[in-house]
Amino acid sequence: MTDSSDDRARPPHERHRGAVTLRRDSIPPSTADEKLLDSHHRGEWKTKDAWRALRILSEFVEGFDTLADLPPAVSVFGSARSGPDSPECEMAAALGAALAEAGYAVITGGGPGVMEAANRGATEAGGMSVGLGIELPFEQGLNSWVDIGIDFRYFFVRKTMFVKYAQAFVVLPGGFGTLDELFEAVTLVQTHKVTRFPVILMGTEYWGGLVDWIKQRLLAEGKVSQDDMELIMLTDDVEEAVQYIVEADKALSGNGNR
Ligand SMILES: C/C(=C\CNc1ncnc2c1ncn2[C@@H]1O[C@H](COP(=O)(O)O)[C@@H](O)[C@H]1O)CO
Repeated sequence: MTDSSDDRARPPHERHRGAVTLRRDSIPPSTADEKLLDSHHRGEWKTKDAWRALRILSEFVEGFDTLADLPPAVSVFGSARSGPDSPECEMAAALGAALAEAGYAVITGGGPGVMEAANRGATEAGGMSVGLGIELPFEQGLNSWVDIGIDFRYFFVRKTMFVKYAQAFVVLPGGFGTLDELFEAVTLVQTHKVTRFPVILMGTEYWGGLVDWIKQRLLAEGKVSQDDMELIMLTDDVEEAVQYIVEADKALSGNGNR
């Protein structure tokens, strides 16, 4: 496919694979994650997976090296599809600002919607704004409020960074991606894979039904315990969320965890 000169004047659609930027005809139909995880690519297991392991390792090195000097941080999750004037984006911007004012860096997936609003809030309040992007067939690149950005090929490497460098998780309204991030965090805390840290759901109207269902079904049937229910805080109040993070952080660092 060739571009007209008009098309070339516009920023081209691009795909990021770690340090590599691909544009136009160089954008492949599949992502690195798809090739690694999809059993239809089993023909490549013998020839390619050992090399992929080195690429995966290099993503860990890049992430660890770039993020090691971050101040205490909070990972903020939420919909890639919310409009900038939506209530959740307004809440995310206020949250990003309040976290920055409390001295926390804000880490998001670096995408549009709620992620962008949280990055914007943090940047405008003079805080550090981090975006951990992921190669997706429909990605839009890192939002322009990200000050430190890393583009990952592999979802699981990126997820390690969200957990390792955060003192807390805050989850705003979102879809499957957001639910995945919420339940991964809660499971890690529940199974003591990470130090107990706050997992906060923001948006009582949005999340209330899910929390009720967890109580009425999972708790009632013994699939989770009352203690597990306490792993999640539900609020609409930005100040309350930040206060909860600050206090949990103090309690944990008092135990010699920092
Ligand atoms: C859907 C569109 C762009 C997608 N771009 C994304 N960039 C970065 N991170 C993303 C993206 N999409 C999902 N994520 C991650 O999942 C969470 C949001 O997913 P949801 O399904 O929208 O809830 C988010 O926290 C990211 O970490 C074009 O609009």
